[in-house]
Amino acid sequence: MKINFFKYQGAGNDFILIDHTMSPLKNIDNQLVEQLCHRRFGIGADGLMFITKHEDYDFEMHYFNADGKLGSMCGNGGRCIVAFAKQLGIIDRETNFLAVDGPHYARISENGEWVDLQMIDVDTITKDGEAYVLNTGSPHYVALQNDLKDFDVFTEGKNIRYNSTYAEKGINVNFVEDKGDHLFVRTYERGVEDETYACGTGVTAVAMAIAKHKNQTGHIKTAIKVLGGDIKIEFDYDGKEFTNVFLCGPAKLVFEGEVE
Ligand SMILES: N[C@@H](CCC[C@H](N)C(=O)O)C(=O)O
Repeated sequence: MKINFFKYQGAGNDFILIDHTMSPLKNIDNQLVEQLCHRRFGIGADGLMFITKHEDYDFEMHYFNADGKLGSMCGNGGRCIVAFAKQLGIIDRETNFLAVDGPHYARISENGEWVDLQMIDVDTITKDGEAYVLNTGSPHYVALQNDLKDFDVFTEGKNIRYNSTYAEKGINVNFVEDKGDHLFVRTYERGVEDETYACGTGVTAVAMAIAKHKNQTGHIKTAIKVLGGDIKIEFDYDGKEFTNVFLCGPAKLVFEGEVE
């Protein structure tokens, strides 16, 4: 069976995209998804998405992690699927689509390579020791870390993701260093089980955790640097709830192809 695919990346978080708008999704072969995402034996990606039609929305996003399993919300994937929907001619410059965590609004630049994606509101942040834990569509652990450039994100992130608190359901582990005019963030991703170059729900969680940590309220804009580029986060925070949350960054087609 031939599969036509498109490879996108959003700040280095990379995805295989498959147009499934002509038929409904059924019987997903999780082993095949894992194989396609494999960086040695497949196309190579942090995740795979299907775009399907939906009666009430412009389209529906179905996200699978690189391990082949159905994932929770993927922010950078959400931005990439919006760019893909524009390329397919399903949307123009604005969209309302459905993802696993509910409806999302997004707007896209004229050249189709920069997407502002609205994320879910968040009203709960808890602490685990000094770290912050919250769900921005996916579950995240946020820890402040000095000298992050030289920090062993893989080993330390994996230790947290598999400790007795998180091992069963898993968690994405973000380390953040405050650089003054921006935050530098590195993430160990559940489902990829490795450090990725960027994590959209992760940097969203980090910006929220840092606002809480610094007791900031009002309309907050945060510049973020990740291994794969620059991302911006905006939200309103009244000390209790984060609303009007936007994850803004690049979303680019890398190549397209066909696999047997
Ligand atoms: N890379 C993603 C996060 C994807 C979901 C995650 N790995 C999970 O299932 O926990 C993002 O950009 O948000």
